[in-house]
Amino acid sequence: MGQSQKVIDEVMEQVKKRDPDQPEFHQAVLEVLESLKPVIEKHPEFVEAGLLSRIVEPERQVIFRVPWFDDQGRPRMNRGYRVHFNSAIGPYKGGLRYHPSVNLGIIKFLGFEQTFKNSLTGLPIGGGKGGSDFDPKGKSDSEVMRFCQSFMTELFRYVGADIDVPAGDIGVGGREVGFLYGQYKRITMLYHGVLTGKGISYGGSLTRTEATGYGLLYFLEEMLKDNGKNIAGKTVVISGSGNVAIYALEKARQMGAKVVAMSDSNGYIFDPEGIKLDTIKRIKEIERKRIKVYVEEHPKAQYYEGSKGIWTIKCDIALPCATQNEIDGESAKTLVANGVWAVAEGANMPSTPEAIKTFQDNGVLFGPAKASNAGGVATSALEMSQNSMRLSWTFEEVDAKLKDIMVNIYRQISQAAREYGCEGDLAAGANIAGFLKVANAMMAQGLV
Ligand SMILES: NC(=O)C1=CN([C@@H]2O[C@H](COP(=O)(O)OP(=O)(O)OC[C@H]3O[C@@H](n4cnc5c(N)ncnc54)[C@H](O)[C@@H]3O)[C@@H](O)[C@H]2O)C=CC1
Ligand SMILES: O=C(O)CCC(=O)C(=O)O
Repeated sequence: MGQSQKVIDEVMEQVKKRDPDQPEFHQAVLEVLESLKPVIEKHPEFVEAGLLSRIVEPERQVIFRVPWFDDQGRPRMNRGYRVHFNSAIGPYKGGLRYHPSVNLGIIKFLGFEQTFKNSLTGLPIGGGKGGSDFDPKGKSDSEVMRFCQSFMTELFRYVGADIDVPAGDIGVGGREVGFLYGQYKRITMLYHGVLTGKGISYGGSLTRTEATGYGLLYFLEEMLKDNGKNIAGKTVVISGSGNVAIYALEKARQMGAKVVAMSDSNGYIFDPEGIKLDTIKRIKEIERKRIKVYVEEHPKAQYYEGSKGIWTIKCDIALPCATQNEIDGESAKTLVANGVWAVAEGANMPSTPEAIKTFQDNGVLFGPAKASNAGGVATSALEMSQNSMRLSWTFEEVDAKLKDIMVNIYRQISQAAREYGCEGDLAAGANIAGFLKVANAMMAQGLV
């Protein structure tokens, strides 16, 4: 592997030199490149074509000013981003994140991951991501609307049903997608599938709301089945309490598991009797309150300040569904010491490299984000198909397709891991399988 290590070092050096201040992007790129060693050895043509240094560079990055008025009539300003990472296999596709931590490096890491995730779905979608450092927390609906309208007033130039199709991510859900879609339509007069995650009455797909969380559980079920285990009766911890976490909770309960802990960015709740889905949905989806109010209604549950403490709760299965790098090496060791035997990632890059190593060294079944959370974007692609056909499928039809896609992703990545000499390493399998499809398409398209 000496030659492949040299190639990786050279690419990494370029990446860091160009953008030294993007640690999350460096982390995501290094993780993929490290897994590609056997691919680089087997396919010297990729290196000769300079493909690795091209695949780590976005095709285009847009940064724009987003001015808006708050409810007091004061002018405010945020920064907007859209990164067109890779269009080798289809139009750019990926969510928009509104969170104060957003910067170009974070959007690039998400767009890079999205490229390979989208490839794994088997559907014709390229990779993109965008967002803003706008914080929707504590803002009124009118403020959020004015922000979304201003954001789209610039973004509309770079998106389109066959160009780039954004969707939700942290801080962007159905409300925001509705405001963004309304403004796109006012500006362009086009009624087409430029965004996914739309409301059902205006072109949204049934099951998209549930898709990432449900897909995560379908993936987990397949991974456990392949290892002679199952979910029923197991104790589960899910971090976060947003879109992904809530529908992971719903499906985990339907599969017979007991979910005992969930969190938000302030702290976590522990309910030994199992978290009540209806309460969480109401607090988070309707009232938009902090998770600590859960214990006011359920006195047997406890609330603890600090979100990281959730990983000290004893469980069989951990599903990180909040944000990047939320499980570090120390938390991973605690989880292992407490007997965790399966981890599947709902969030994007929630485990640090040290955490992943700890899980793998201790025989914990590990489902990597690119594969295990791909159900959301896969269902977005099904929404795009329905929009193009001007048809709507039933909940059951979409759910069945989602399940098939997740099972196929599991089989595809475990097969890739076997084929490239790292059997059982699903993180490597996901990187290899996701990469190969994009790389072959880029090779066929010339120096792009
Ligand atoms: N919405 C989707 O379809 C998809 C989302 N993802 C990823 O899943 C993760 C969650 O996204 P959504 O549920 O859509 O966002 P959301 O905005 O609906 O929920 C995010 C949740 O995470 C919590 N959170 C944020 N930082 C936290 C921290 N440091 N510790 C604990 N909790 C924290 C928030 O309080 C909130 O409950 C993100 O990593 C996102 O990129 C991945 C695939 C698809
Ligand atoms: O549905 C989509 O296009 C976006 C999903 C997403 O942002 C993700 O997979 O991380």
